Amino acid sequence: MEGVGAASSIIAVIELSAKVASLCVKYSTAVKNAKPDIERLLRQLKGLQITLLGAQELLKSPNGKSLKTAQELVDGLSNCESQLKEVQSKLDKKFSKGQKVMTKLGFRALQWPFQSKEVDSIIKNLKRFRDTLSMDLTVDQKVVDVSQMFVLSKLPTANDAAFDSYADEHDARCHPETRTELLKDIDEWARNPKGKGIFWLNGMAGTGKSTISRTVAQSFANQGLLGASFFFKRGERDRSNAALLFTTIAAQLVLKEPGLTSHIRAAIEADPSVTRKALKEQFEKLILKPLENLRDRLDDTKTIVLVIDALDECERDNDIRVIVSLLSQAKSLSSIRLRAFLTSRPELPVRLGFNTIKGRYQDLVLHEIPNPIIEHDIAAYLHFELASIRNEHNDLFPNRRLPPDWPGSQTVRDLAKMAVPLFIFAATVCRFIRDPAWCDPGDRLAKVLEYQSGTQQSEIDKLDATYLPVLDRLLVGSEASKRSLLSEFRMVVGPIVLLAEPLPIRSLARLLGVEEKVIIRRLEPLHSVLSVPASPTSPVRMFHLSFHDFLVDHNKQGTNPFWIDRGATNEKIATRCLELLSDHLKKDICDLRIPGTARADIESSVIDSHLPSYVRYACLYWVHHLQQSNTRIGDGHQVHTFFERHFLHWLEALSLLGKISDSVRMIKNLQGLVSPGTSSTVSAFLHDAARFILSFRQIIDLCPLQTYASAIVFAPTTSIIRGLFRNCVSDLITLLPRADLEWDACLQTLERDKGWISALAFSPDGTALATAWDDWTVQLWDIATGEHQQTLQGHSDLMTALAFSPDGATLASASYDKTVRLWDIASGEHRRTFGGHNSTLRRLLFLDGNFLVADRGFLRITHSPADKSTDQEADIGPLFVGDKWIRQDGKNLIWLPPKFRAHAVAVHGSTIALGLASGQVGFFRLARKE
Ligand SMILES: Nc1ncnc2c1ncn2[C@@H]1O[C@H](COP(=O)(O)OP(=O)(O)OP(=O)(O)O)[C@@H](O)[C@H]1O
Repeated sequence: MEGVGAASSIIAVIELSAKVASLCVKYSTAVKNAKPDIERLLRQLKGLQITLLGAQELLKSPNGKSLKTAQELVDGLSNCESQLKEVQSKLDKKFSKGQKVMTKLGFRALQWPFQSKEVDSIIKNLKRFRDTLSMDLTVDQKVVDVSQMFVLSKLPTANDAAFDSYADEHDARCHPETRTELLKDIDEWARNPKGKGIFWLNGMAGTGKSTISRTVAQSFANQGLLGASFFFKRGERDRSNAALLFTTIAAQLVLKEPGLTSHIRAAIEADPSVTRKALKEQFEKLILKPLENLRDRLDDTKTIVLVIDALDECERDNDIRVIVSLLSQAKSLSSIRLRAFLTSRPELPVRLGFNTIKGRYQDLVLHEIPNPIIEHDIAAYLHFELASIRNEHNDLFPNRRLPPDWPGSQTVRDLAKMAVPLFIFAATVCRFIRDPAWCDPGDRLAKVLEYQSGTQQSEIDKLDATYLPVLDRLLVGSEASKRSLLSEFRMVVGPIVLLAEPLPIRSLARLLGVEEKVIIRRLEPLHSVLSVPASPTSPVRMFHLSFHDFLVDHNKQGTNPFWIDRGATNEKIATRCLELLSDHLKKDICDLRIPGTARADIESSVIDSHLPSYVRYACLYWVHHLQQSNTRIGDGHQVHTFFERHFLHWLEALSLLGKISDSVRMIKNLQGLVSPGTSSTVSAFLHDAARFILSFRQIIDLCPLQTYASAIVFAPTTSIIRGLFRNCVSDLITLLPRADLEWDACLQTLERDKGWISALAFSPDGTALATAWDDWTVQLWDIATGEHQQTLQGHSDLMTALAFSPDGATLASASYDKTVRLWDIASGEHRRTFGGHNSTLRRLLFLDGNFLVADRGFLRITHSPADKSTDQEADIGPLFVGDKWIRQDGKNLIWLPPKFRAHAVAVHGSTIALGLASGQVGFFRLARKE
């Protein structure tokens, strides 16, 4: 067999290195029992001198000697194999995560050495070894796997975002007698070669969209059509925003279409930071282009469907608009038919997004389906569920059997009527009636029916009817016991519905400073609205977000006894987070000791054990909760005192968690909370903190303990942080070098390999910078993080001026190519081109959104932003001065003789001032047109 064995030998070498590394780490941390075995093994391995580097070298220059070494290597490996297994099994018994760690290290080893060029040469070399080595895998297959592993390891993915994730395994699919027509329509849309690129299922909260999405995704997966699925979910870190949307989709696509691997890999190698770039860049480079490049490998009728659920739960409104706009481009692919199935509530940002792609999508409004159809579906579901509740009850309590026709078709109809159009009502009612924490199913059903109040219930009333039957039951006993129950409810359930990501009971108890048993007791009667896993280490989740909406609705403040004060609860969580961090954080929390230890070399189990999930949560989200509480920070505030003692510890912890770049935004957000007047010290601290992070973020990210070495050592001598934390400097440094006196004027440096800048502009809020380069491109930078966001391409000459619109949504660029272009910042799309002027414009300024003022006149920009018109004379505003002509409404009006040709022009209303070479200023005033 071609190449048999050789590839597996290199894999074996690498895995073995990983195993050695893993053993070393384990050896140094905890393993006492296996010590003699490990030492024996290490001696043996050292004797073989197997290093990753050595193996690589070996493969780079095959000759007689290296062949011999390779043979020795393989012999050595097989000798070690059995002992490794023996030791490993001992370790695995001690460490349930042992296998996981190994895989991770193996992965890391694989990521590190290879670029695709190298993979090619490795294949070549491996083939030359094939006669010498014999194991049972083909070269090509294994290398493809390696490549795929490389790509997968480089694409950050959102946990549990796919429709079939373990976490959401028990989430509902459509009951077979429901949504039949709708599901058929969706199937037909996906299969229709002339169908629109996007299907938008729009429906209000709880109408059943996510259930349909899951059913649709499952059905496409069964038919081999599903490319990827992503379920947004508010309150779940990775799934509540779009940062990992396209990388997660790309990772799923690689598994579905292995042919994409090399194209995605090439994109990552060309720009390793592409996975953190603006959505447009990620989508184009990681999805659109790789799919386009599949052209040669696929038959042209292939359909791939993406299912994206709950777009409204994606945090940034602009992102929603961009996602919709990008997905609408999928139709342009010639290699395959890419279809996107999207669902959302009918919220404004989503509607605005779809407004910009009119005619390019098919939609269906779920709550506008005629009531009888919805009622029929909900009744079918209720009928089925209630029958199964009856049977379960009768099996459990043969002496208290419910009649065989319970609850009767009229009751089912009444319930269905109460529910329309909310499936969530029916689902919660069934969970409530089934919940054994309550007395009899018949009583529970009667309780629900008490809330039946007329037919004209609003959506909000329906939420009351959904949740009050469950909650009202808690309010029993004396007034005092009701009060104590409500306060316990707010203390426990309030945080659960407001957390930025769900936590297990054990972590909740630590975070809230409440005993585990109190939480368990409080959640006991809430199993029909909260998913409470039996294990205290699995997260507690809401069954449905509408429970949150119901509890925090400020219109219910006086009427809903369970109402949760969002601001006060967030403030309490923030306070607890800071208390917890103050108790927990300290210098070198993972006991690494060596200041240069790279984060990448720290075993994740070590980080997990020193930064358990509640500490991790507190590190990442205390600022979020503070912001949500609208608290103001002044001198001496808890934040101030926390920072004065723990600022560096917090940075170290963030670095260990791989989240140091979040600190930039968190400090900025805190600066926004500072109350004017009483906060000069905390303001100065936060300013210093921002400078400190911007200057040292990169090294702290790589080596967490450099926080107390390089960062403190090289911070300027007047830095507040340097002053406060001077004693924390690593013991290894006994004399500090002379540092600058103050932070220098350079906040940070935005780097690009080559080229020079011909124009630049800040966005009005100062968060972005646009730079025009000599390769005729514009680059957009995120000022807070210093990261390059996206590149705008289109001009055919150097640019002379850039300007942002007042709302920061549009960028205008003027160029020697005699055009002005307008760009949509969020999507990076080119919107319009203004031509028709013969002169080069050197200054641009937006005026009230309708006009762009140039140094030679106005450009009218009132047309629909979706228009992609080019070189339209009519785009020139009412008055414009070209090189030789004064133009009005895009038409030549007055020819200017040479001595009246202006160097500078000012236009105000109908008056024009021409700055002439003679030094004189010539004025024109044109009569107003009627
Ligand atoms: N066709 C169906 N068959 C069975 N159960 C359903 C069906 N549709 C919805 N449900 C039940 O109703 C609950 C709420 O539906 P779902 O979560 O799909 O609503 P949604 O429209 O996505 O809500 P939101 O906009 O708030 O996310 C589901 O958890 C499920 O239990």
